[in-house]
Amino acid sequence: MSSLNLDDFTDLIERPDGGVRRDAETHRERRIVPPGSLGRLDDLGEWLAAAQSAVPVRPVERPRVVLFAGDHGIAELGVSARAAGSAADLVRAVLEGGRPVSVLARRLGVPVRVVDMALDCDPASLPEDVVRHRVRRGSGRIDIEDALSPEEAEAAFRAGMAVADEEADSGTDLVVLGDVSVGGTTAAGVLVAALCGTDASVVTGRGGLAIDDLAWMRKCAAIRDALRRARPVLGDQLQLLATVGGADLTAMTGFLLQAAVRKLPVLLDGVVASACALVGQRVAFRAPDWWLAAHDSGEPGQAKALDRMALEPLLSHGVTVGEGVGGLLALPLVQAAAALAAELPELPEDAEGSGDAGQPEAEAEAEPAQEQEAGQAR
Ligand SMILES: O=C(O)c1ccc[n+]([C@@H]2O[C@H](COP(=O)([O-])O)[C@@H](O)[C@H]2O)c1
Ligand SMILES: Cc1cc2nc[nH]c2cc1C
Repeated sequence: MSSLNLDDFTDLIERPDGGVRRDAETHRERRIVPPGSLGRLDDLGEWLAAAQSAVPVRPVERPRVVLFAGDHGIAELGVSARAAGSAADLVRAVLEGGRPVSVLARRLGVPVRVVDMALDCDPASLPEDVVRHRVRRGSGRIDIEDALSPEEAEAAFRAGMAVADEEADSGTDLVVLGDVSVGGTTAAGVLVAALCGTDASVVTGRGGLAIDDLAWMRKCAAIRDALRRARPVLGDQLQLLATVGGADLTAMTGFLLQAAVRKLPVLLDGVVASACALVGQRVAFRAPDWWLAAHDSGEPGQAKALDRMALEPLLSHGVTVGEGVGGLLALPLVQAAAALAAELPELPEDAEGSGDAGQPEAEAEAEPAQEQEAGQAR
């Protein structure tokens, strides 16, 4: 196997089509509704049009939830409200239909794919439909040891890329990316703090089931210790993921970058996906153009990561359950934006500039252009 060079992503990832985006804006200005009256849904529709390279934008008809699953050794320190090594229970519940993501996916008719990257269980005890890419049983305890060996990290990253290729090849038109983990938010906190140059307390949140003050202090100390191990490898993103990320987060980063190569738009769920996206941005600065932030979960590390990527969350409902739920909540909004962008009629030619669609032309053009630049400059 040829060795993996993450620098290649810089050239492989293109920008969403700017010309198409301008066409979509022109179409928007001619519609029967007053300019601005659909708020951010217009931006969303145009972003999707550019990602698809299609005006009018196509409806999102084949979305999927992709969840990367793994246990984290750091959970042994009592940084999670869940028992260390119990992520497999969650995976079973997701696929048996008993988790929040299962309920929403059923209601919306969206298939859910779960990928085992580092669950700490007998593989035979997992439901058959779990995608098998396990590189080890539980990622290492990142406060004192590397999460992964270099070989495991490369295998995990490639597995994530392979899943992105499978999705793109099978006609998936948007992916909700999430995780099912125990201890994953601690690893995510380390990545965000390391890449943003902040200290542990700034990124330490309360995790899936809110942890108490003592557990919060243990989590903060664990992040602090792992950060010390992360700083020397900040320049090499694969090594950073091997040192403090873990198998699931490494695969998610590979997934995100390859999805961007394949022009497959991704809705980021929660803090873990956002932390991986931040690593991805370090690898290829254009990559975040292909991603949407589904929601603000309330985790401080997530807000920090999204801010760095200039991604504005679509929703904010205090949803901290992870497992793609925030992404599925935002999906209907994306679908609504696509429908409004594609299906609202245009005014007749001679009505342009009059009636309730009237707006000084300069103004209509200046606004989206500025926004796009702001998004790209960061
Ligand atoms: O999405 C978030 O911001 C979020 C915040 C807290 C917890 N979670 C989810 O909760 C799960 C357990 O996380 P942890 O680190 O508290 O063991 C994991 O699957 C996370 O995705 C997710
Ligand atoms: C909706 C939207 C999503 C984005 N993702 C990256 N840049 C973006 C800009 C907009 C406007």
